[in-house]
Amino acid sequence: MKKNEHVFGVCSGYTSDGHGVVKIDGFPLFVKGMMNKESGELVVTLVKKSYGFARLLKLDKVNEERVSPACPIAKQCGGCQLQHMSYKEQLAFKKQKVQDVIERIAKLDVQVEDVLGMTQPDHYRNKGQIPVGVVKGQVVTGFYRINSNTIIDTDSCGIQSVKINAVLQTMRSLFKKYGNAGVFRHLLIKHAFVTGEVMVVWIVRQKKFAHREEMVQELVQTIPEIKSVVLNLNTREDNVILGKQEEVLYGESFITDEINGLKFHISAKSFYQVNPVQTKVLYGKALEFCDLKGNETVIDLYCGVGTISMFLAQKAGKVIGIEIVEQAVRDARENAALNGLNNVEFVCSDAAAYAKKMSEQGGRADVVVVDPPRKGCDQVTLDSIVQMAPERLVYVSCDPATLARDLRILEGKGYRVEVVQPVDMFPWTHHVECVVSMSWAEK
Ligand SMILES: C[S@@+](CC[C@H](N)C(=O)[O-])C[C@H]1O[C@@H](n2cnc3c(N)ncnc32)[C@H](O)[C@@H]1O
Repeated sequence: MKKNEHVFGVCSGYTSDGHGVVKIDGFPLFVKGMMNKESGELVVTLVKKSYGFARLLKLDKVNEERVSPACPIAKQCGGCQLQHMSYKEQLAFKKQKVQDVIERIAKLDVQVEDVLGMTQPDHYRNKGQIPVGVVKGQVVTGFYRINSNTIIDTDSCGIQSVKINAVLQTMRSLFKKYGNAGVFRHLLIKHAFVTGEVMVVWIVRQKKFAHREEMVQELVQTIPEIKSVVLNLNTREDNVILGKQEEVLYGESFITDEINGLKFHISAKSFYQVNPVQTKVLYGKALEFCDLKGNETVIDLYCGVGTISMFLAQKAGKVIGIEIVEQAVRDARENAALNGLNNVEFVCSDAAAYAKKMSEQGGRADVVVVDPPRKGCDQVTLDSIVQMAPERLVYVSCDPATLARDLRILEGKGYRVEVVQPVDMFPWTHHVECVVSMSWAEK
């Protein structure tokens, strides 16, 4: 097979990022935007040793779950990869994606549960991270073109909350009025769905600039739900969005949100789940899998601002949350006080270092919950958990591949995987969250 060759093929499944897979004489071609069971004409764009890429030219047979993308920039933007799929097909794809890694990487004979999806999968994000630029004298805000640093100019997004879009539109008109968009790198906008509070973080190249105070006043007058405007100075050369220095320009340094009656302070740098509707579903499953009776000691590794810890503290004897970001730990402690919970404590530490120390000191826990970043848990963390041998282990993950890798290790060391439950936290994208219940099977 050669580049630019035209071929006719039938799609037989999906890659983990939602591309169609077409096999030509057994050689897999990955085709963006092609759906399972569709057939059509393709042009080969890249040939590697064991796989290649092709572009869809013309569809001959169309999957009945194909839909027209609702977003006008769906093709250019790297954000949503599944805009051409019905929501039903997205959920089927995600279940299969998880099942594939459970069989191929974890090597487990476990039937993955149906994905818990949303009833209304639009405008679900409570956080917008929007680059700002000036091109030929014109303000541009929006999202990066796929695999590039070029901003596709837009003033709204179908997956972020309507309120976040309103803040973005107001900021654009202020940039146009005051002509100072060049100072800005990004806008970070957080929206607490239950309380309605909004935080706007201006990520800027310099602290002082013309019309700074007028802009703050006009912004908060236009959108009274804004309870916090924070200036974040970022002079770095790389792609890291937030700098170290912060200054509160209006209100507090945090906003408050609620999950199931529990209150949470969220500051600019703290991790907070981006889909609040599905967070309740996810945490509800984690709680169910912990199977708490009321007097257990629970360790919540990678606890962020302590959301899962506090969910569990309502039903456990004691919960210890471990988190590496100092600000998140401060928020978590405040959050525990805010909710009047005195059976939860937070430690600022690397999860591996804490788990290792605890296991070496003969520490015990009845239940351990882990919710690591995409790279999953490292070997030290897994070994230390096994050493402590909690009866129940609940693994929350936003990356099925690293989850499967870790499940294989844990199964090999005495844990039995009981349920793999995917939850759709990220409709229209290829991402899927999972919560897995495990029990200690042997010593
Ligand atoms: C996926 S988030 C989960 C947070 C929380 N469980 C929640 O649902 O909001 C992962 C968290 O792990 C933290 N983290 C990353 N690396 C860590 C490490 N080595 N040790 C402890 N925490 C870490 C991050 O700061 C982040 O808050």
